[in-house]
Amino acid sequence: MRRKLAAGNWKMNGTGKSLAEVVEISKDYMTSNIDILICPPATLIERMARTAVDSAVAVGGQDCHAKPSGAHTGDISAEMLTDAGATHVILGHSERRADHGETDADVRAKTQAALAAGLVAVVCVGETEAQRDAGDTLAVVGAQLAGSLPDAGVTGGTVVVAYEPVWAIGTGRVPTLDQIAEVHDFLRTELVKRFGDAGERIRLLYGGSVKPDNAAEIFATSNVDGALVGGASLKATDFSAIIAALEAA
Ligand SMILES: O=C(CO)COP(=O)(O)O
Repeated sequence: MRRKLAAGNWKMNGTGKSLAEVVEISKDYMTSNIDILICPPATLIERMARTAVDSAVAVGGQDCHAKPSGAHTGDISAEMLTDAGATHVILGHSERRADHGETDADVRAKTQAALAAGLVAVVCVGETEAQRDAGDTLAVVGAQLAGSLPDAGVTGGTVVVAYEPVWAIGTGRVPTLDQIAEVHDFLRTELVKRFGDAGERIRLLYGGSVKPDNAAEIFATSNVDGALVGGASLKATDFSAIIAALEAA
């Protein structure tokens, strides 16, 4: 059995005031039968980790550098995330791939760095609308998956894969459940081909316009082990509703 994971990605949103939302969620979920994760901007990691201490809420980063330290102004290493209280890190999000030109090779190097620092890597893949329209979805996500994961150290406990169609992010548009199942079943097959039993244990999250009102049906879909939630993770009431839907799934 794969343990379910409800993950929130705050992106470039949130200041100290926003920690009030985490106080709420931590109160609601002192314990849970699923894993709960919030990835705030780096400036909030340490405070959020303190806020969520003794609750079921884990804290993660949204990116890390591939090197442990050095002359890389503005960057943050995996070790620094761990030091600040993070246990997870999102890597290869489509916004980083687009805004910062991150390639699969970059994501793979970052994933290696995250694993070396003891962080769980949440590695993102997903097609653009043009790629879907061209019938290339499985080829695109398959290539991203192959290129973004290292050969060593990948287990159900160290890596999570998130499928986030770019056209569904922040748009209110969601693939059909059949489309989600098709991609998640494909990713599962690819993971098992490459990693054997470990590939069976790697959690697969869906991300892209997950809201309280569509969460339950998405969570009932084949090979969906949870969600990576953007906008709806910023409000405690919305994110709690999504957590509750996953607990009940
Ligand atoms: O990109 C996402 C999470 O990483 C999804 O964002 P939205 O839930 O706002 O569509």
